[in-house]
Amino acid sequence: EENEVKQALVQFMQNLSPGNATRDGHWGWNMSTDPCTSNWTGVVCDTKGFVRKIILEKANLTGVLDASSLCVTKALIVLSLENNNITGLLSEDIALCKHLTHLYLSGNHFSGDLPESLSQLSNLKRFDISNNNFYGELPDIQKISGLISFLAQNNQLEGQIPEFDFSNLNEFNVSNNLFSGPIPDVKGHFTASSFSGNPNLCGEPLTACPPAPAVPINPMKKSNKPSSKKVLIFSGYVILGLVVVLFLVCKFFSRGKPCEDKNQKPKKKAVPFETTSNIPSTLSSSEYKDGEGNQTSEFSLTSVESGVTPPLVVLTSPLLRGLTFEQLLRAPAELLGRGKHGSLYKVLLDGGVNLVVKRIRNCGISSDDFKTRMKKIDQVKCHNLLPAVAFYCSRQEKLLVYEYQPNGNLFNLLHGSPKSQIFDWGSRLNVADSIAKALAFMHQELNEDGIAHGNLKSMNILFNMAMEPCISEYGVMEAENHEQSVLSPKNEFRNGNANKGHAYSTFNDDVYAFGVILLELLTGKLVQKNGFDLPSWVNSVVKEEWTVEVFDRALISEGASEERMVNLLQVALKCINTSPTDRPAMSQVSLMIKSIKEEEESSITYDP
Ligand SMILES: Nc1ncnc2c1ncn2[C@@H]1O[C@H](COP(=O)(O)OP(=O)(O)OP(=O)(O)O)[C@@H](O)[C@H]1O
Repeated sequence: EENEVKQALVQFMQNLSPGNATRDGHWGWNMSTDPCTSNWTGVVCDTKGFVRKIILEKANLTGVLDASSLCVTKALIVLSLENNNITGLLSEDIALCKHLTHLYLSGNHFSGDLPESLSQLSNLKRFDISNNNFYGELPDIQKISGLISFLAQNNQLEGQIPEFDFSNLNEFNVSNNLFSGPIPDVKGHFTASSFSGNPNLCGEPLTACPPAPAVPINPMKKSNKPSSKKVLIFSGYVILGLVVVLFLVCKFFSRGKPCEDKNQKPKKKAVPFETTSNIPSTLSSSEYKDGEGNQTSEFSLTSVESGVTPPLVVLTSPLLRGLTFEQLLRAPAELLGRGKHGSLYKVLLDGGVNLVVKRIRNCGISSDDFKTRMKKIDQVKCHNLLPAVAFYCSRQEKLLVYEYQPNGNLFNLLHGSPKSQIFDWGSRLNVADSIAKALAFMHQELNEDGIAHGNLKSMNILFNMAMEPCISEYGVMEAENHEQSVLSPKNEFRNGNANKGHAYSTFNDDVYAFGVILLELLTGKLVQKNGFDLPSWVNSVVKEEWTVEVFDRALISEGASEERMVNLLQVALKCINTSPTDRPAMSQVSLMIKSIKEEEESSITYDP
């Protein structure tokens, strides 16, 4: 049987990579070596010698996907062929790989209809076919109950969007296709960006659908699905499509408006870059005093890199599609802050879109790793994580671009003066719960890649338009504290991809940092000030059994439950355990906080 699997895999590769004779000796994928013991490139096996994962991203694969050969490997759970030049169809035979949980095919030239048999992949959790040329209607993939990610943006898929279980999905994107008709109820889980770029699509979170006209027409639709479920494409949708596009354009151009503060000065013009420094720099800022005497900065980003500069990589935002590095450089910008890891600028694009550009200094990550990390992180998004919308990476410069978040950060909410908003116990618990959930999710999804946050702190928890907390700057920094960077047992099992062998920040460090954020939420105190160190102080007070002394006075006077505050404190203390390996995993932390939150909620419901 082993031989049969090997033969099938060799056949699979022959179809996928006709030119593989030119690969070097480490490539494997031939009959004279073994996929597991000879470590064929991209093949990950389990201890019993079964092929479990095939990860061949950016491997210059040019042929077609021979699913019937591939699926002879019955135990396969992960197939990733992202960013190659694979053409042709995804065949019905893919359903023979019935244990598949992760199927990543984005960034290829697949075309044709998606096979109906996809719905038989009942173990599928993540499915990414974005950036291909698939067309036709979606098969009944929404029936797969464990699906948590469905990414199909930038294809030519059409028909109605089926009723996915949106509350179960962490990510969903069908933007830039040809879908039509009303969007099913997404229960507030996804925004317009998941649906935009489909001119005939309507309803929440896009614009409302028009009343159905009397005579339905269906100009170009082929279909083999029950008519009750059919989308009727009305001629009205053509007009609606234009309205939707217009609306999106207007929304796009007015998006920055709510972010502009009331005292906003007239729009600044970018000053041309001038540098007197000998040190090559691609950002320059000139500081000046505004009318009120406040120090502020105006600058333009510009590049002194000679020769061809690499392109700006736009990741998630269809709104930024086509944005170039040069446009970003030319846009007027304002310095928001200079941190340990670089400077941060607010950039105003033509049309009013506000972005934030972080120019990273000394992140300790090579350019290649940086690119790989950014792309990996982009594939794993979740609700309370602020995704980078673009990045730029050359030998001299690393820039990360985020959408501007108008509602400040957790640090300012807790420690800003004067305290502008009441930050009560319930809200603090919600923040802790949301951040723990998001971090646990990211850790789980990026476990094999060993990508932790690396710089988690209350300043990096931003509040979005809906005042929901979002983790920013995930995965950008190398570990600071190498003493804490001993690889955790889990980390040692990274798949053979980008990060192997690097002492990156570990998941344990993030758990510690999260524990410190919990302490800030509970005590309202700064982490460090004039020699004061919050974790040491809390530990010493708790040791003396003056536990209640640690809590923020505002929480005590509000009448917050002491029992639940102590419970949360216990979670925090576990997280800041000085022994990294004794800290709980974020998934455990998240469960503990969830149960405290549930107790809190039931007390509100049932207490008189
Ligand atoms: N996307 C964003 N939208 C709005 N404000 C932001 C955004 N990202 C960061 N900020 C805010 O800009 C300020 C400066 O951020 P920056 O990341 O440079 O600071 P820092 O975290 O102290 O730096 P470092 O991580 O380099 O130590 C902070 O107040 C931060 O909350």
